[in-house]
Amino acid sequence: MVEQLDLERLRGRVVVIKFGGHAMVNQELKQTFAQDVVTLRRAGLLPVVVHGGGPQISAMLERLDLDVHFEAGLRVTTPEVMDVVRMVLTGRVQRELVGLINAHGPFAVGLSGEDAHTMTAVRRTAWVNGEPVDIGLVGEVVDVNPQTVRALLEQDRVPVVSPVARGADGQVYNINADLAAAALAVALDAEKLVMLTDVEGLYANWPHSTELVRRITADEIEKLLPELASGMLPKMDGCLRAVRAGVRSAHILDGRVPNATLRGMTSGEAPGTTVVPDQGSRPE
Ligand SMILES: Nc1ncnc2c1ncn2[C@@H]1O[C@H](COP(=O)(O)OP(=O)(O)O)[C@@H](O)[C@H]1O
Ligand SMILES: CC(=O)N[C@@H](CCC(=O)OP(=O)(O)O)C(=O)O
Repeated sequence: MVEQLDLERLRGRVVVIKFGGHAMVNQELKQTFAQDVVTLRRAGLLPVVVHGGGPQISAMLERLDLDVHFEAGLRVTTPEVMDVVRMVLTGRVQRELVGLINAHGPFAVGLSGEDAHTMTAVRRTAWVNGEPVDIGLVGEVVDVNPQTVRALLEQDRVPVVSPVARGADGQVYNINADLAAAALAVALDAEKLVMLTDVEGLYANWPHSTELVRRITADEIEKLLPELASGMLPKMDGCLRAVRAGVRSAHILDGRVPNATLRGMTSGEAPGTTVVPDQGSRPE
């Protein structure tokens, strides 16, 4: 594996790594994720972590006897649910990842998209069968101010960002972590956006087959989006937005495989699904 790594080319470049809640399967995987992030930082890359936590939020809601309900891959978020989302993401999942990374040195600093107006959102609806559906306090990121994240990178830190954002009116919104990661990757002019999840990548014709799509262009994703379901929908939407807005490549990787993060930093085709801009859409 080591000889395929492309760390030299990526020195000084931002790589945004989205660590999905479904990939946080056990302690060992979380520890190797933290180790990989530190390896990237020590090799001179500028990793930025955006974490998920969907299953962790759902588990807490169930403990509190609150509804767990998704529409088009997005959680229906009442004000009560929003409190739990914020608490679990910023108070629990983010803290745990910060702690695991900092076991290697004083690298990680956790922040929420709310902090210093890093992410500003507006309320959004979900689209189900062509109809808009009210999903409560779910936001779409409309502005990213990357100054705080950049300042942390300049201080050799690893920002660990929770997908919660503030509206211009002060309302706090729940943001899908894939879309938060994509928005941040664009604002930071990232070289790569890597999403770690609990499948090998995008499967063609899911759930009827697990035939892996190795490489896909933005145009191809656009055509595919109406057919996609559940968690893969915001993931591919995020990849599409990222590569269309200048991120060189986006990758969906199996976070259950140890060292998946490092394996995403290859010169050739990474494992999983690689999303590339449309041919001719950007000068090399
Ligand atoms: N075409 C597809 N290919 C692969 N997985 C898919 C597809 N469509 C839906 N999925 C689902 O998306 C899930 C990953 O998204 P999600 O559950 O949101 O994970 P994460 O917490 O990593 O963001 C997979 O476990 C799978 O059930
Ligand atoms: C609006 C919305 O759906 N927000 C997500 C935020 C966490 C997330 O995206 O976590 P994963 O990456 O682990 O799925 C949620 O409430 O589950």
